Amino acid sequence: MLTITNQIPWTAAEFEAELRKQHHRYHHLHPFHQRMNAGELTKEEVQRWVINRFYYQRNIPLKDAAILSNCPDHEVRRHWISRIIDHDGTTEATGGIEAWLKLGEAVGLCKEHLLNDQNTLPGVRYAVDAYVNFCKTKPWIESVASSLTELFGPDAIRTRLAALEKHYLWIDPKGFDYFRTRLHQAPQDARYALNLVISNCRTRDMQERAVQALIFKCDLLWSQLEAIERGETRPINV
Ligand SMILES: O=C(O)c1cc(C(=O)O)c2c(n1)C(=O)C(=O)c1cc(C(=O)O)[nH]c1-2
Repeated sequence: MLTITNQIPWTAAEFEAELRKQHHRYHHLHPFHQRMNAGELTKEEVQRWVINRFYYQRNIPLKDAAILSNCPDHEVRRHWISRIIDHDGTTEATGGIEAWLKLGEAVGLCKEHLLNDQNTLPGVRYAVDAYVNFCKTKPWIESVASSLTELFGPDAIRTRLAALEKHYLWIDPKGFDYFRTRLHQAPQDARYALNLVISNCRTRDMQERAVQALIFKCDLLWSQLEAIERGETRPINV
């Protein structure tokens, strides 16, 4: 963990470089994603990933609403609110959550199965709930900084999409729309969030807190995959 200092602030370029330097912590390097990209996952493992990642997906609007509730700047709120709409949609059958449910169908899982939180692994629940709590309790700009994993997301999603199309021919390709949409949304979201963080974190202390928020988020994504890779270890309750 970095120690908070009262040193002189980084320049904008130095600060951005410190944030980008955290790339090596991102979940694209996790063995589960590496195996996914190499075409080595079984159908059960793909389904496990889709079920459990859904818990992350459905909590993203909640953490964005927490950021809104902590942010006193109406111009930022006016912009940030689009993230909730991206996931929740504006009408039935639109938005990222519905698109993920379609991915579920494409891998052979019904909507009810995904929507039932009982099917979420405890480690995934802990990791995702920690993210929502972080955004409820930390200063809004640190929560914005924690979203900067999206700087690293598009490359990972592009690689994943190509791997899913190439290696997992049993998946209905209609299910991949979620990833195509994110390839368009994530770079815009990341650019806006990066500019906000750079312009609002003016002291070295705030800059280092922003880097720590990003590390926290990388750890959450990593822990989530650790739990998914391990799978269910609880005894079956008969
Ligand atoms: O599939 C992925 O690898 C991945 C990663 C991330 C991320 O880096 O947090 C997000 C997403 N997907 C995603 O779909 C998404 O909507 C999203 C929102 C956020 C966020 O923190 O606000 N991250 C991510």
